[in-house]
This record gives sequence, C-alpha cells and structure tokens, in this order.
Amino acid sequence: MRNPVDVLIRRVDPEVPIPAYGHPGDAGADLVTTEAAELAPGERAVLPTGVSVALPDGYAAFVHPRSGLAARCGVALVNAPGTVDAGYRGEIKVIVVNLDPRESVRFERFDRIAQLVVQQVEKVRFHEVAELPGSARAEGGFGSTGGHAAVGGTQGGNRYASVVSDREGQ
Ligand SMILES: O=c1ccn([C@H]2C[C@H](O)[C@@H](COP(=O)(O)OP(=O)(O)OP(=O)(O)O)O2)c(=O)[nH]1
Ligand SMILES: [Mg+2]
Repeated sequence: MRNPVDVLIRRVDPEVPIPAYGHPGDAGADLVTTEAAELAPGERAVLPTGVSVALPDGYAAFVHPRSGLAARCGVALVNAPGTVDAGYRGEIKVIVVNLDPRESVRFERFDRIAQLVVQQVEKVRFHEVAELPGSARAEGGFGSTGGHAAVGGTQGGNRYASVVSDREGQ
C-alpha cells in the first residue's frame, strides 16, 4: 500500500471524531453531522461536519454519499459528489436530501452521513481551436450506445421505466 497523504485537519466542533476509514482499503473516510436534523420526504438540509481541512496543492476532496443510507433511507447528496477545493478552509458541509416519497429521516448528532474521498486532480490549460481532432465516439452520447431506460409505461396504475434498447435488433 502507498504511504498516506498527510492532510491538516481542524475541529470546528471540539467533540467531533476525526474522519476515519472503516477498513484499510476504503476510499472514503466517514463524515458525521454535528447537528441533529429531521428531513420530511423531499426535504433537503445543509449539515455541518465539524471539520475543516487544508488539502495539499494539487489535491481535492469529494463528498460522496453513503450507499447504506441511500439504499435503506433514500438519502442522497444534492450535489454529489461535492467538491472541496484545496484552498477551502471553511467547515465541510454536506447537502443531504430525503428522496423517500413517504418516510421522514432523522439524523442524530455524530451520525455518519457522507464520506470524503481525497484525490489528486490535474490543472489544465485550455487551448481554443476551430476544429477538434476526430474520435471513434465523435458526438455520440446520452444513450447513443443503447441500454437506456424508456419512460412512460403504466401497469396496475403505476408508471414505470424499463430498459429497452439492449434487446433492440436481437
Ligand atoms: O459538498 C460540498 C461542496 C462544497 N463545499 C465547500 C468546499 C468548496 O471548496 C466550496 C465551494 O464549493 P463549490 O465550488 O462546489 O460551490 P460554488 O457554488 O461554486 O461556490 P463558490 O462560488 O464558493 O466556488 O464549498 C462543501 O463544504 N461541501
Ligand atoms: Mg465553485
């Protein structure tokens, strides 16, 4: 395993646990909320994590959702993944939304709500040209290779989407 990158961290909340990896090979260190919150269906909130960091130049941190919260409670991050710039010294916040159509979701203080993935990022220089070089994909996108969902069906009064185009032409 490569040596870990050293990142300076400051507790905005003196009691908050330092973000920790659940297992040695994990990509994300869990972030907690320092404020309890209850979200009605469809409601969103900006939750404080109690920490701020100073990332080395050439790095960024990305605030990713936790799959367990998504699968069990329908909790998503509105801006997933959130981007924490190397120069940002403010408290890291997490913009959560309750996508469950029926159930409220409640977070207690220090519940784990997201995970922080630190990565090296390239800085680029843009060079304007009149024509871009060709490629196999060219301008195809947005489902051009098939396998996308078609919307608009109904069964038993419920609208549904189905994956159609992998079957096309077979
Ligand atoms: O999930 C997030 C996303 C961003 N940030 C912080 C760190 C980041 O460096 C700063 C700005 O984020 P971003 O560039 O995504 O937001 P913006 O709307 O473009 O704001 P700004 O004009 O300040 O760049 O907000 C968070 O704490 N959590
Ligand atoms: Mg920005």
